[in-house]
Parts: sequence; structure tokens; C-alpha cells
Amino acid sequence: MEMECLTEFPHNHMDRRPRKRPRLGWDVAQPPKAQPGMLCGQEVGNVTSYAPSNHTTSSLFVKGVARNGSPPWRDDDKDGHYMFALGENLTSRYRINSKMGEGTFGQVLECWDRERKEMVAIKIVRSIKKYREAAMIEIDVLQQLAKNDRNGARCVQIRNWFDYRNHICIVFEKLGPSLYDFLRKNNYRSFPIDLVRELARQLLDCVAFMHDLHLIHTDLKPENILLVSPEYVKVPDYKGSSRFSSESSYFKRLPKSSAIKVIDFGSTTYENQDHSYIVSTRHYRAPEVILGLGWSYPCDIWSVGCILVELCSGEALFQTHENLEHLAMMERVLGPFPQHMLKRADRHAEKYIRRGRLDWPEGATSRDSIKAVTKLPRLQNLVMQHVDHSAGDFIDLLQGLLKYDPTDRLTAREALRHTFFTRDRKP
Ligand SMILES: Nc1ncnc2c1ncn2[C@@H]1O[C@H](COP(=O)(O)OP(=O)(O)OP(=O)(O)O)[C@@H](O)[C@H]1O
Repeated sequence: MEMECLTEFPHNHMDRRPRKRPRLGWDVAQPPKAQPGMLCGQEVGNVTSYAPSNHTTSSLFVKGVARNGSPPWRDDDKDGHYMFALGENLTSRYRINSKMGEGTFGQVLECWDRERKEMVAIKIVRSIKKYREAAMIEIDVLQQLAKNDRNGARCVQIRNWFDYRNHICIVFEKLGPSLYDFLRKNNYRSFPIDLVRELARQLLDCVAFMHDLHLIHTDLKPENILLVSPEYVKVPDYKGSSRFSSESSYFKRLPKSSAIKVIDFGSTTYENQDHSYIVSTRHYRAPEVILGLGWSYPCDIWSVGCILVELCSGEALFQTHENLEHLAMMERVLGPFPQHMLKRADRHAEKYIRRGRLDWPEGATSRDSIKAVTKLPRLQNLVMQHVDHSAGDFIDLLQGLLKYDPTDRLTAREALRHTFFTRDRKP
């Protein structure tokens, strides 16, 4: 089999399913006030020496500009994002190399750490009170995860954090592309089932680890699962190619290593907190969240179920932006909701329910919406379209992860004992 080995996975973010806001270029505002890089945080992990790196010596200045110091002060953009130029410093310790991503909380920059002599990923949180506060909770969670995960193999490792010009900055080990980046670059081709199994095992292991610590991630999605390495191979793939296909569609990419880590603990919550508000990114949101029934650990398990279907089919399972359509899609793929869940729906969700059943298709907003729901296959058929072997085990696992009633849903530990993982498979 012909294989081409490549190393770099580009981080460009054009997306036909845009969930992250595309960012425009930054402008340069320049009040003269230059502020030194203020390092208020603490080194995290097994680094023994820590020296604040906010001092610069005259030898580092070139024509009055601190080569190893901080750039002149600039205003943030209107959303509170930090403005930067590639190549300049973020404190004297870190040099900005490229932009890796952006989310609701801020931007993630690839930076060179002069002290540890390695590339790191730094999340620069927006200078807005609620995001700063959420970042402090994320730091707390990251430190707790690091303390309990000795090998640091499941969750991204925090290296350091500091408060710089009113932006909380969290320094992470640098990881590779997200599973979503990978699917997108692969023209949304599915992953082979043996790879899905490896990814599923690690993801469930991470979720079980977090749940044991009484933590609920609440935002599991392919964007928040990163491959550790950017390396991939190209293998021939003639499935679905036509004579009009471009050459790239005859090949598909496969990661060289299946190792993954979970990121983004900005929405992580403790089990004993109030769980009535809306959580999760739409496509991965559990029915109890939509129906306002309250949620707990099982909402992560539902997200894992949706993610695994997406990895095996290449496409998000519930591509919708609307509650009633979303619930109707669930019924199409998984069968009718239990009456007792619809009866308990809160006041906001009552409008989707009529005489004890979902108000569908009567309540649909358009014909297109009805079409989008009707074209969805049953779960079994969807999996059978993409999986040749292990389909039975995989379907059974998914049915356990996607149980409507959260109390019936598999726990992460139960899922790890499922025959999809344990059955002896001779090569
Ligand atoms: N350690 C890392 N290594 C490489 N890339 C990273 C790392 N951490 C984050 N990224 C990239 O930056 C993006 C945004 O990161 P993250 O999800 O933590 O930000 P966020 O603002 O909390 O996002 P969200 O809007 O999903 O809450 C990720 O999708 C990923 O592409």
C-alpha cells in the first residue's frame, strides 16, 4: 500500500460548518504607555526553578525597543481580544510564532518558550470579567487534573499561567490538530472503525477519569479533542470518488498515531453545582439539557455518543440549530422519546410537546426542516453504511451511550467494559 508520510498539519480555519467565529485582521492602536510583561502566575508541573522573566537588560534593547521585552501597549479589539504581531514577545519569556485557534474565551497562540526551549500553546483569554473569572476556574480544574493524572496522558497539560495586560494567559503543552480539523482536511471522510475504537477508548478513559474526580466537562466535541502529534500518512481511498473528483479525493489522511488528549476545561463544572442552565455545543447537547430536565455526568456520555457516530461517518449526526428540529432528528435516528421525559419537560420546552408527544412535523418551521429530518437514517443503517466489521458491537455501544433517559445511559466505566472494546479480534 502506497503511503506518504507528512508532518505538518496546517491550522487554517475555513469551515463549512463554522462553529468558531472567523477572526479578521487586527488594527494597531498605540498609546505611548509601554508596560512590562507582568508575570503573576506560577509554574505548573515538575519544573523546579522559576524566575520571573519581566526584567530586561540594556543589551537586549535595539534602538530603544526591547528585543526580549514586551511590545508597546495596544488596545484590545472591541471583543476584548489581545492584539499581537507575529514574531513579537508575549512577556519576555514567550515569542509569538503563529495563531493556532480561537474560541469564545480567547485566542490560542503558538509561542516559543525561551526558558524551557520548546513550543507551547498559550490561550490568551479575553479581557472581559466573565471570561477572566471562567479562566481562573479553568486553571483550577487543569491543576486538579494534572495532580491526579500522573502520566498526563488524558488531558492537555498546563505548564504555567499569568496575568498579562489584563489577559489571563494559560500556557499549555503544544498538541496537534483537533479531530474536527482532521475530518475537515479529509473532506469529511470517515475514520476506519479500528481507529474509531482507539479514539473511543481514550476518550471514555478521560471522561471516566474526570467523572471519578466529580468533574463534568460539558463541552465534549471533535474540536476539543486534539491528536498529540500532527503527523499523518496518506493512503489510497477510492470510495466515493468519481471521474470528476480532484486527485486529492483518491487519497485519505490517517493520523500516524492515534494518541489524543482532551482540551478546553473552560465550561467544566463540579457535580454538586446548579445544573439547570444550558450546556454543550448544540450538535452534542443531550436531550435532558434541551428539555430542561437538569443534567449531570450523563450529558458528557451523550456527547461522546454523538462524537463517535461523527468519527465513523465523517459528518456531525445532528446538524441543526433549533430545539424542536433537534429533538425530531433524535426521534428519527433513535426512536420515540419515553413519555415520562416529555411530561417532565420544563416550561420553555413545553412548546415542542403536544398531547404527550413531540409536536412534529406540525411544529416545523419550514419544509426544508422537515426534509432535513426525514433524510436522516436510523442509527443502525447509518453505521452499516460506513462500518464493515464490528458494526454489531459498535451499534450496541452507541445505543447505550445515546439512551434518552440519562439514568439508563452507560457510564464511562461501563462503556469501557463493552464488547466493542473487549472482544478478542484476531487480525
Ligand atoms: N494545547 C494546544 N495545542 C494545540 N492547539 C490548541 C491547544 N489548545 C487549544 N488549541 C487550539 O485552539 C482552539 C481553541 O482552544 P480552546 O477550545 O481551549 O478555546 P476556547 O476559547 O475555550 O474555545 P470554545 O469556544 O470551544 O470554548 C482549539 O480548537 C485548538 O484548535
